[in-house]
Amino acid sequence: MSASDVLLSCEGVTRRFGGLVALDHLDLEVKRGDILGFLGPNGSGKTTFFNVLTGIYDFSDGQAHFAGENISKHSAQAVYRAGIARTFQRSRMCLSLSLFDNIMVGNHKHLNLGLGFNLFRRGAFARDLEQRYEQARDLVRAFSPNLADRMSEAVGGFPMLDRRRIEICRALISQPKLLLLDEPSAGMTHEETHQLMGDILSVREHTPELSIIIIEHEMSVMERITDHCAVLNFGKKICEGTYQDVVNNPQVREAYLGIE
Ligand SMILES: Nc1ncnc2c1ncn2[C@@H]1O[C@H](COP(=O)(O)OP(=O)(O)OP(=O)(O)O)[C@@H](O)[C@H]1O
Repeated sequence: MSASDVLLSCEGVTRRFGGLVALDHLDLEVKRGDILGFLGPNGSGKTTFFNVLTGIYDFSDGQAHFAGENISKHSAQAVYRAGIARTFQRSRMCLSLSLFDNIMVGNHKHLNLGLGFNLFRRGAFARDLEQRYEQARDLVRAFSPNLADRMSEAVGGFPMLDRRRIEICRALISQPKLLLLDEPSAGMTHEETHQLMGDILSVREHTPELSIIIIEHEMSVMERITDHCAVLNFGKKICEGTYQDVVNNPQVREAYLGIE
């Protein structure tokens, strides 16, 4: 892999909580345009990695370079501005706000939030809003044409599959270079999971330069959408390779798949 192909490069990333080492000297690289599957048993440190990378938790040790920039000491805001967006394991939406408003929460780096602009340049403000609305609607339409006609409805009235789609749109609206998906299929049926993964693959088709790291327990999802997988156990990376490489690895079969 040439240096210019690498979007994210992590070296020795470690996070301790008191005496517990949740993430233990993790080395990881993600190429531009790649989908990396992040696997491991419950409590192996996958979400902790997302939280460290996105500035929610400090690094206890190690560093991460993203698009050539050392982001190890960045705040969550700075990481977002650098081009990393994420979704959460548990849905975090403002249920009483509209679909459009929820998506705009993810786009604040592109919004003109100056008081003067908002108060005194009403025409420009209205045009800007209209443009943002169209942009959000185009993004939502790519997931579901039906949703694009319901931009002003409160998110609380949508089923789980649509809420997941909206959360992914909220992350994508900022035009990130790297999207982190934390168990997007949690709480969904097999059929819904299948549909959502189809959506993710079509996002990839439309934005081939976008890289994705996905945490997911559903192995059929990993097989279908990943280019490359990494497996954690007790905070350490125990295996990395293609989906077939990792499912055939004896350590992974024992630690994660429960097969001896
Ligand atoms: N804020 C925290 N304070 C203390 N311990 C934490 C904290 N966050 C995570 N941990 C611990 O770190 C370890 C890794 O947790 P983490 O949530 O990253 O695992 P995971 O692989 O994402 O698990 P799951 O698949 O269940 O989501 C666990 O032992 C967890 O209890």
